[in-house]
Amino acid sequence: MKKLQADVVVIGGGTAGMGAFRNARLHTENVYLIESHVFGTTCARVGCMPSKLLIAAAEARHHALHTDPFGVHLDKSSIQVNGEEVMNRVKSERDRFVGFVLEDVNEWDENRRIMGAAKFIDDHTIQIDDHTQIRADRIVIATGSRPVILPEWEKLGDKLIVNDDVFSWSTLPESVAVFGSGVIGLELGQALHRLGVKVTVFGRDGSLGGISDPVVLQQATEIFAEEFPFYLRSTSEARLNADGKVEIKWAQDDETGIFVADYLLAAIGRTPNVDNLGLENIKIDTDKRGVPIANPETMQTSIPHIFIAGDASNQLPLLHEAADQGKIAGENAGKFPNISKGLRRSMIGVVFTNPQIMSVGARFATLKNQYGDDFDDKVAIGEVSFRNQGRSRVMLVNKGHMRVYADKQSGKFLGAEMAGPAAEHIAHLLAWAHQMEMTVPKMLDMPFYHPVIEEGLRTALRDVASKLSK
Ligand SMILES: Cc1cc2nc3c(=O)[nH]c(=O)nc-3n(C[C@H](O)[C@H](O)[C@H](O)COP(=O)(O)OP(=O)(O)OC[C@H]3O[C@@H](n4cnc5c(N)ncnc54)[C@H](O)[C@@H]3O)c2cc1C
Ligand SMILES: NC(=O)c1ccc[n+]([C@@H]2O[C@H](COP(=O)([O-])OP(=O)(O)OC[C@H]3O[C@@H](n4cnc5c(N)ncnc54)[C@H](O)[C@@H]3O)[C@@H](O)[C@H]2O)c1
Repeated sequence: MKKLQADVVVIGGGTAGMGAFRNARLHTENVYLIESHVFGTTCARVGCMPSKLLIAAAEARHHALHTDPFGVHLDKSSIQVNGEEVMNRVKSERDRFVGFVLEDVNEWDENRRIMGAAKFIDDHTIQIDDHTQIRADRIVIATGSRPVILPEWEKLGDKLIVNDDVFSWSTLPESVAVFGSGVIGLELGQALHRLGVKVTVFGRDGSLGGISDPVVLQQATEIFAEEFPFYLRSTSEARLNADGKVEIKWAQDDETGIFVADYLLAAIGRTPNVDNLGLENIKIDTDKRGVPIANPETMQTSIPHIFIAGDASNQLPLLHEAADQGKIAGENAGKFPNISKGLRRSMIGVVFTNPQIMSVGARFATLKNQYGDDFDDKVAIGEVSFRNQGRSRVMLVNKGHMRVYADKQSGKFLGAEMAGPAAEHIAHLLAWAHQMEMTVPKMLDMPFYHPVIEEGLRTALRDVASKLSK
C-alpha cells in the first residue's frame, strides 16, 4: 500500500473536481486529484454536450418537416434520418469536447492524478481502492451524481438504459419508453421523437421539465402533449416480453395501455455519489438524503476542513454551478483556515426542449414557500402568452407562456418561469437583471428592439408593473 501525505485531496475529476484542483493549486502544490472512472466530465461525455448534439439533429429534421406553412414545400419522403450518421456526429463532436477536457487534465503532473475509488477511513485519511492511502489536511468531495434506477427495472437487463447508454448507440432504435418527465426525460424524449423514434414519456406526479409555476406548467403540458404521447400521472409495470422487448403496462385515470419498446430509458432523477464514500466513518452533518450539508457561499461542510462541490452537494445540479462551486471549494481548501465567501450568481436554468423552458431567480414554488400566507399581498405576477406575440408569430414559434414575479412594495424583480420561444436568451437578460437587483420599472427603461421575441418579455414586465403598489 502506497502512503502519501497531502495538503489537499480532491475526490472526483469532473467539472467541479477539476475546478477545485486548479484553484487549490493556486495556494499549494501538494494537491492530489482522484478519479474512479474516467476523466472527461459528465457534461462533455454523457451530459450537456451530447444531449445538445442529439437535439440539434432532431431540430434539423423537425424544421425540414414543417416548412409548408411558409409556402415552402419539400417532398417529405425525401427527408430521411440516417441513424448511424446522427450518432456518428453526436459521438465525434462529443469526443472533440472531451478531448479539450483531457488536454487540460494531461497537462497536470501524472503523479498528482490517481485513478481509483476514494473512501474516507477517517476525516483526514482517504483510501483509494486497495493501492493508496492519503493523509490529507483538507479534502474536497466532488463526486457528481448518477441516475436513479428503480429496483424492479433491474430484471430488464441491457434493455434498461440511462443517458450514458444513449450516447454510445451506433444507430437509433425504433422505440423507447422514457421514464421521468423532468429535464432529461423531456430533452431526450422529444429529441428521439423528432428523429422518428417511437417514444412515450411516463411521469408520476404531473411535473414537467421542472416547471413550478402552475400556469406555465398547464400551458407547457398542453404544448408538449400535442406533439408526442405522455402520461404524466401514470402507474406502470415494466417487463421483458417473449420477443425480448420492454413491455410497459400503464394506467392513468380511466385509460390503460401497453407500450412495447426496445428500451426503457431511466430519467427519474439523479442521486449524489456520496453513498459509497465511507461517510459513516466521519461525523459529518447530512441532509435527509445523506448528503453532507454545506454553506453555499464557502462550500464548507460541518467538518471545517472538508468541502463539497458540484452535483455531489445536491444544491443545484447544473454545469455552471459545478464550476462555481468547484472554484470556491478548491480555493477555500487551498487557503484553509482562511476561507472566504465565493461569488454566487443568480439562479438560471434552461431546458433545451422546443419550446424551451427556463427559470430565473426565485421560482414560483420558492416564493410560495418564502412568503407563505403573505404571497398574494406581497408578490405581483405579470404574464404574457406568446400565442399572438408579433415576432413569434412571424417565425411560427408562437407557443408558450411566461410569468414574472416582483415584490409589490419595492418593485424589485424576484424571478420568472417560462416555456416558450428564445427562452435561453430571455433567461440571460432576466438573470442579469436579477443579479443587478433591478426593479421592474428600471428593467422597462432598458432598450427593446422591434420586432423581437423579447417584446413579449416587455409585455409581461408592463403587466407586473401595473400591479405594483403605487
Ligand atoms: C443528460 C444530461 C444533460 C445535462 N445537460 C445539462 C445542460 O444542458 N446544462 C447544465 O447546466 N447541466 C446539464 N447537466 C448537468 C451537468 O452535467 C452536471 O451538473 C455537471 O456535469 C456536474 O459536474 P460534477 O463535477 O459535479 O460531476 P461529474 O462531472 O460527474 O464528476 C464527478 C466525478 O467523480 C468521479 N467519482 C465518483 N465517485 C468517486 C469516488 N468515490 N472516488 C473518485 N472519483 C469518484 C466520477 O467518476 C466523475 O468523474 C446535464 C446532465 C445530464 C446527465
Ligand atoms: N438543460 C439542463 O440544464 C439540464 C439537462 C439535463 C439534466 N440537467 C440536470 O440533471 C438533473 C437531473 O435530471 P432528471 O431529468 O433526471 O431529474 P429531474 O429531477 O429533473 O426529473 C425527474 C422526473 O422524474 C419524475 N419521476 C420520479 N420518479 C418517477 C417514477 N417512478 N416514474 C416516473 N417518473 C418519475 C419526477 O416527477 C420528475 O418529473 C436536473 O435536475 C438538472 O439539474 C440539466
